[in-house]
Amino acid sequence: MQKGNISVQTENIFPIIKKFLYSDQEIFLRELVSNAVDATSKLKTLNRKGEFAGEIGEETIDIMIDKEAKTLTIRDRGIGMTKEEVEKYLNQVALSSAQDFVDKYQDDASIIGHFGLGFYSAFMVADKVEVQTLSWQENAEPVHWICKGDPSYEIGEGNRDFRGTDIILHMSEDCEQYLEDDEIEGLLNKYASFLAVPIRFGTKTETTYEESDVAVIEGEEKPEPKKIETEVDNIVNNTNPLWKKNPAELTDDDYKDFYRELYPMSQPPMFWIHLNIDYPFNLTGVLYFPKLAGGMELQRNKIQLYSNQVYVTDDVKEIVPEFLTLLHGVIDSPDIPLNVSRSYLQADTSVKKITGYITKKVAEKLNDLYKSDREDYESKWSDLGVFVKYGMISEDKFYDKAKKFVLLENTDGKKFTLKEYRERITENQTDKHGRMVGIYTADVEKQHTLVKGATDRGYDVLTLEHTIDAPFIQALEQKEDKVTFVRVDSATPDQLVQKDEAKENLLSEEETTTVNELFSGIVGDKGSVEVKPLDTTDAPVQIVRPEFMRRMKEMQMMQGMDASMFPDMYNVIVNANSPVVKESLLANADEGARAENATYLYQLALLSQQMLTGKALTDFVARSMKMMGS
Ligand SMILES: Nc1ncnc2c1ncn2[C@@H]1O[C@H](COP(=O)(O)OP(=O)(O)OP(=O)(O)O)[C@@H](O)[C@H]1O
Repeated sequence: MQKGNISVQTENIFPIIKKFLYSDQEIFLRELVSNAVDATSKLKTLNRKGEFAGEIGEETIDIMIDKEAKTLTIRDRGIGMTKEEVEKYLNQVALSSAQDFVDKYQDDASIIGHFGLGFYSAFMVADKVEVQTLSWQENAEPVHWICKGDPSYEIGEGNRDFRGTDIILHMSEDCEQYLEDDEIEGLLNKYASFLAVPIRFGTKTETTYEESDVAVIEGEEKPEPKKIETEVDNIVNNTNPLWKKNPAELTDDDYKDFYRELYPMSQPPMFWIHLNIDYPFNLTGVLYFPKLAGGMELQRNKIQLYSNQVYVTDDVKEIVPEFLTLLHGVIDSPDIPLNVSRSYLQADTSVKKITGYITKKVAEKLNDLYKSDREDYESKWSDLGVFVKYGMISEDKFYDKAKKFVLLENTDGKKFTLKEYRERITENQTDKHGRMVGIYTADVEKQHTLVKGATDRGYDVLTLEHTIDAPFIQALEQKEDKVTFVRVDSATPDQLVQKDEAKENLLSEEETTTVNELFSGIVGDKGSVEVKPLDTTDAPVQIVRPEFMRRMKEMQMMQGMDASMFPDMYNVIVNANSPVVKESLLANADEGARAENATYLYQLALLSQQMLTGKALTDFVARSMKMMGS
């Protein structure tokens, strides 16, 4: 054996590698298996080019555990290395790339997927690494290389008698979990599931049943089928995953099956997009639209990022716009730089192009669905809506495309595009400033009285009940021309759409003041009282929360401010023209009865918005009973 020193300035690299991102040391397997796949692919390329004329033969990569020797071996049948190549690639190239990597990133734990450490990541888990290799080149001699995790190495004659490379890891004591079958199988499933070369991890038992061919005699039971157990290769990967296939050759069931393979416990997806582009960047993948209605957060961060079929991460926040992290599936692109930190990634131009491309594809798919089958599209809206609105809020480019197919739903369950809705309400719901006023409810059940008040007036009421809807309508107000939204409880029905119509007040100024004082005494500091002429048929007392004030409050609360800092303030509107006000209050000489009636009317207003609770509610019920004569 010949001895050598790797390089002087590398004295420190081994201890650093050893402790480098301790929690992520499992990536050693991905790095080594990827190298084995590369070595196999290179052989095929040489063969295609005519440089290697021999037989390729079996390609399978073996992962082998020897518990007694405490070794884990990664065996490929790829190009192998000559002695010169071992010295060049392992002692210089691999080491210097590992050195570079460690120098740059030892303080940055966020390097995406920790790619780039390469061959030397073996030293994160092994005390000693042996390489047995035989090059594809004619008359090559087998080579044996040993390095014990310090700068010295030995190189000499090897024992390998067939082409390719064995990387033999002598596991260090604190990494013996990597000598367990389950552990390695788990890692292979995580990182190697879709690698392009078959990966074999021992064998597995397959059970089949053979029907007996003995003729069944009448009156006698059919003999049990014969159970046959066979040992077969345990191939852990699917070398030709769906996203690499030609979409024209795939059926819906193929996509659904693949989805199940990725997320075994999930409900089937609604639909999907097959991504496939090779210029100006290379990207393949399949993105699925999950059913979102069940909850947005649950669905997040399920996209898996691959680089040439090697799993990198399922944290793709920096690679796709935030709203797209609601999608599921796979993105595979060798053009996403992987050994960079996340902040760099966001600024990277190819990543920007990739995000742009994915956003565009998603918008196109939605537009196609909307155009090709409106009914079906509408039926999916409860799952799709959140996604589309989220996209519109967060990405201007998506907004511009989605405004054609985003839908608004009214309390009758009818759905409209923005354009259709504008046409529908323009005549009736344009205010004195020429703005189209969309009226909405955030809770059809709770706001029933108010919704009815608005629809009785001939207004259309939208259902905007999701948390995404508040920022969504804000985006519409900002981007669309002359559009504003008000919630049904923001004003009395006649004031929802403000028009220049002065109504005659049936009360004198003095009477108005009397009524105002009466209610102010009852409402106290919970709200402010306003006595206004409304229709005679409108409710005598109503409670409103001006839109602007309410939104301010909601925003502050969303920013994490304490809800108790914002008591529920509202305005109490007393209808000056209501005959009830006149009769039960003004025409009543008994001051006590007046106050009691006013309280009752106020409580009715609270009740209709489910705001009457506690003692007030008990008193209200008691008084109602009394009125019934009990
Ligand atoms: N199993 C193998 N068969 C043949 N050559 C190999 C094998 N493993 C490593 N090599 C050689 O050693 C070199 C260095 O490997 P290393 O994994 O450190 O870096 P890399 O593969 O070039 O890049 P990466 O950082 O992406 O892993 C490779 O480029 C390759 O030439």
